[in-house]
Amino acid sequence: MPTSMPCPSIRIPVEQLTPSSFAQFGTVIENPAHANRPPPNNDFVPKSVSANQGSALKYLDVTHIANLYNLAPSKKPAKAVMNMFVCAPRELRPHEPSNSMPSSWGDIDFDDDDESASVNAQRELFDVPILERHPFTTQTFIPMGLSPYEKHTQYLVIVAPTLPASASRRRTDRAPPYPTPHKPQRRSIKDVFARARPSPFTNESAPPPSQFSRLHPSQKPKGPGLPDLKNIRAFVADGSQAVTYGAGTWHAPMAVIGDRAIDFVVVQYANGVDMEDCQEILLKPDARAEEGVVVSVESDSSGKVLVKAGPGAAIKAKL
Ligand SMILES: NC(=O)NC(O)C(=O)O
Repeated sequence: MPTSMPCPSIRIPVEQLTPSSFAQFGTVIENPAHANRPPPNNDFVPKSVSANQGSALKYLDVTHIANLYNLAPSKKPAKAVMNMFVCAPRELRPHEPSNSMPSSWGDIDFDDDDESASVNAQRELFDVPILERHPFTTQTFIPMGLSPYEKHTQYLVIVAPTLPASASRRRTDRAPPYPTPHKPQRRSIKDVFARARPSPFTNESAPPPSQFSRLHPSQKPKGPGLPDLKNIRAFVADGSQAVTYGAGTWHAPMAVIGDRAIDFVVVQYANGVDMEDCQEILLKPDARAEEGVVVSVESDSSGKVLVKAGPGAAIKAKL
């Protein structure tokens, strides 16, 4: 995999982090009873049972954790680890108009007259120079000590889908380590017949389940491709939400917006092999690009980041 990739200028509007808006990238952990969102709210609510002699409500399986290191080339086993990231607020630069293309997500109005910008809103820009992924593990960020009412400290979860491998690789590039299903070394005649469709034994016509088919969609590996920058997205989260990046999901290093650092407990697997634990790619604006990949961050007079695209967007995104 190259260590950098050329990128066009792209501006990304901010969306609200919800389980359904984030589903293709991972899971959002939150108390459904407090998730006070405007309709349509078709979010998945985990099953709950009574616990602790009736004094607690226990939501089951609130996130999906995956350990795919048994498919890593080194075969080095991983262990579950909890790290703490103390993430300082990021520097934003003043908003300026640009001819950047909007990310293909969101209802984006691209001309730049100030009239429809929110009253008293402050518009700033956050540059995204690097993305990373953990191909063999999910990674869960749990903020500690951050009240959801603390309007001037929030965090941005910036994620991109993965391009098909064929669109990502130059002939000279070696594929980075990523999870591939085990192939039996030598197949017996019985195996060959067992996988044939229609099955000579049962007449079954559906293909046999792959090794990944039992995994929750957010746990399934994403493949070896580069990030799909045209479809990169940015979600704003508050202290009532934790987030799990699905295994192999391209994401920006955590971006805190606001007044103070946020302490995150981070839960994942790791085996100590650098290229298997974390793969990074620098985004280098190409020759014609003005600025690269940039999140347009607009906040109200209290410092709360405004949602500008997707469900819950106050007005049309103004980049
Ligand atoms: N997401 C983030 O801030 N950092 C990482 O994923 C990491 O493992 O360094």
